[in-house]
Amino acid sequence: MSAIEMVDVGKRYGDFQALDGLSLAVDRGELFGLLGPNGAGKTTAIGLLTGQLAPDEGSLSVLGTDPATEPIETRRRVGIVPEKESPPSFLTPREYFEFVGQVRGIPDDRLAERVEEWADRLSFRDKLDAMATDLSRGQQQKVMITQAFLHDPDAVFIDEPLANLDPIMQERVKEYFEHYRTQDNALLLSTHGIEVARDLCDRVGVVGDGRLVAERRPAEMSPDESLLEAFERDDPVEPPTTAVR
Ligand SMILES: Nc1ncnc2c1ncn2[C@@H]1O[C@H](COP(=O)(O)OP(=O)(O)OP(=O)(O)O)[C@@H](O)[C@H]1O
Repeated sequence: MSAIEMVDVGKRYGDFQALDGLSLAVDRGELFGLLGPNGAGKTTAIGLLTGQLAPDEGSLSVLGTDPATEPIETRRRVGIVPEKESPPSFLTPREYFEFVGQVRGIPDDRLAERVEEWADRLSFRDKLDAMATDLSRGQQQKVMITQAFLHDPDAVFIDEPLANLDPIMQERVKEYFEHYRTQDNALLLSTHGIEVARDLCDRVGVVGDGRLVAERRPAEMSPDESLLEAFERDDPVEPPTTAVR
């Protein structure tokens, strides 16, 4: 079974069908990118996979848990950086990480080690004791990325991971993602960055009208082939063969 799976998933908001038969599968050791136009359903897909939303149809599986019926268990096992989320304004990054450490049961010495490691990786050591509300948008994004990886999860979900980061920080995050992937973990990200998707992802799924309309392996694409063409395609792809019904 894949680390992350969605099979024929449907999700409605009132009368509006946001997802309509979305299927995808991400294996351990894979970095999967969701691309798609505004309103295609990428954030909804991540919300479902992380137990923040309940599906109307279809089945979901994340690290052997069902986010639809065991959302707390799923969230315990994964790291999440939701769209538009910031660290709590009334805490410092260090206090926020201590809170995450307690909720996730990270031993104190391990937490201290991880916080140091990430503060150095993303150059925010000097902001560890500043109020989160006083951090720039990019510094807040660094804190959010850090909290997602603190408990060594086997799968991480990130909406627009590189948004607000300067080019040097983008490179550091990309390097870490690559390392994380090679440790047999699964990473699913959603992005509008066609270049980000092409550079970073093993596989890219294009979502359109609530389903997967194209899938590409950037490594197998010819240099003149653009992901933008896949983005503009509108014939649905078959559900993944590894998916369990
Ligand atoms: N809470 C909600 N209530 C009603 N409709 C919603 C709600 N959340 C999302 N939608 C609708 O569902 C569709 C999918 O939204 P979603 O946020 O998943 O798209 P997205 O691909 O992440 O878009 P973007 O690239 O703009 O972030 C959109 O048409 C949106 O208007």
